[in-house]
Amino acid sequence: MAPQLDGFFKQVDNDAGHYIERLRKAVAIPSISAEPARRPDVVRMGEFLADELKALGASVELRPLGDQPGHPGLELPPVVLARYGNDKNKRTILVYGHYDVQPAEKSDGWATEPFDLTVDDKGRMFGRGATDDKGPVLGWLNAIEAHQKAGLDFPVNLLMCFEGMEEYGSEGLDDLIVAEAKKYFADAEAVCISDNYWLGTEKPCLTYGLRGCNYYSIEVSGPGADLHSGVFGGTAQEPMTDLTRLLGSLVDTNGKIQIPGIMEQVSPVTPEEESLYDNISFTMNDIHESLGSKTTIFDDKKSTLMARWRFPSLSIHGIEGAFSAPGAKTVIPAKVIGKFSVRTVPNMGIEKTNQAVFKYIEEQFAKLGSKNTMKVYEQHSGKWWVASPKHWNFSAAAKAVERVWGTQPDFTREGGSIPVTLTFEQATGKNVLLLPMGSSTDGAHSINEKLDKRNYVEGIKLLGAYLHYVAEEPKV
Ligand SMILES: NCC(=O)N[C@@H](Cc1c[nH]cn1)C(=O)O
Ligand SMILES: [Zn+2]
Ligand SMILES: [Zn+2]
Repeated sequence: MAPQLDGFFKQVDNDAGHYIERLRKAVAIPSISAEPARRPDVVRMGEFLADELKALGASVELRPLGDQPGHPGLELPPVVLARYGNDKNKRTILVYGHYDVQPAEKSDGWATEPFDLTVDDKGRMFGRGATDDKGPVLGWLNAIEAHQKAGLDFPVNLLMCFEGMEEYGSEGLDDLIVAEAKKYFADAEAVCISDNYWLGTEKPCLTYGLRGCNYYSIEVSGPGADLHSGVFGGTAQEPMTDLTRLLGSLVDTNGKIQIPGIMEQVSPVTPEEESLYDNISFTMNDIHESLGSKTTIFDDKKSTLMARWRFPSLSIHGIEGAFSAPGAKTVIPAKVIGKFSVRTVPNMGIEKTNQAVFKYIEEQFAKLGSKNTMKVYEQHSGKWWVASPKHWNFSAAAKAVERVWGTQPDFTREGGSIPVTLTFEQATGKNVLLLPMGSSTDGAHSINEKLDKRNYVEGIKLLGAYLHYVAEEPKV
């Protein structure tokens, strides 16, 4: 089966160094979507991808998305749309990825410069975006190039959609997907996204579910300017005191969400689902290793996987305007903005969750009896997604995993969010598969994010092999 794969794999092994250099160039572009000042870098990253794709012979368009909502004059980065191959006798697969990254500063605690790809003696490639999601996005380009160099026919027509705002809730992309579903994406017979991770470090997986994410801000203001705590402490009501009390009321130490109306929306666990967790190759050691400590809420595998996949969680992310530098500054901040998010699951609704959150926080603030002003609002939201893995798209990927990794994949859900997954499914009406490249210890969004060289190189083979097995799936 898939007889061309040996030649393709050989070429990938041969060009591994070149692929690492391509990743080095991509990581060097600090394409941080959350920081408006970095927007030119995000755009530069989109252009870099477009140029690489054009050099490979793909037809490429940079689609503008207009201004970022709430930021007049700040243009959203373009969506890179590309097509490689247009053969009516071949299947057409649509792949999606993102070229933006989370913020990163060396001073956050990185051991190396975050935008300088650094490969250590264990083959770990450290750099912001290495695993999320520049490595996997380049994986598709590398797979095309390896076919060309090895003189092999590319097995499918490949449609590509790479965006630059995923880490900020994929602003603007939903509308484009809906508008292009019957145009640019019309030929797509299935969708594949490589933007998540294995559960551990050894066993590959295919993923059929994601949590959604509702992201909120609570703004508390009072004084006209920052104050001296010696002069004003004890005389002025302090925004930071109110905000920390509000944030402290949202969730307890064991992750129990305190907001009424959230857990009530969660679909009950079925007996069929109960048995799913036993067969998943995952141990508490895996999570302790990726967490870098043993501070898990639960001590058993099933509760831990359920907490990650099928129950909501609430995380507090930070406070804008608060003193956060080292040292001891005796300031009373005049205005502070607390940031938190709720990961959502079936059958939670975005609006229903918003209403529960707003009501609770307004009630808690009223109880404080503060003269300060409080505002709570949603920054962005993305929907949860759960699909059936019983589709040829998943069967082809499972064959590719067996061929590349010599083992059958686990079928998993994921705690993170890729907001447009459901949009792709609903707008195109096609099956969506999540095919991860990286592993659980990659530290996406964290300091010292990395992608193992082994996962990158074998991951390029995996993406290519998947396309070969897709091509062998009979058309019905
Ligand atoms: N690799 C996917 C990922 O990291 N997604 C982000 C997307 C996001 C941002 N805000 C809401 N969703 C995630 O945090 O899950
Ligand atoms: Zn990602
Ligand atoms: Zn991410």
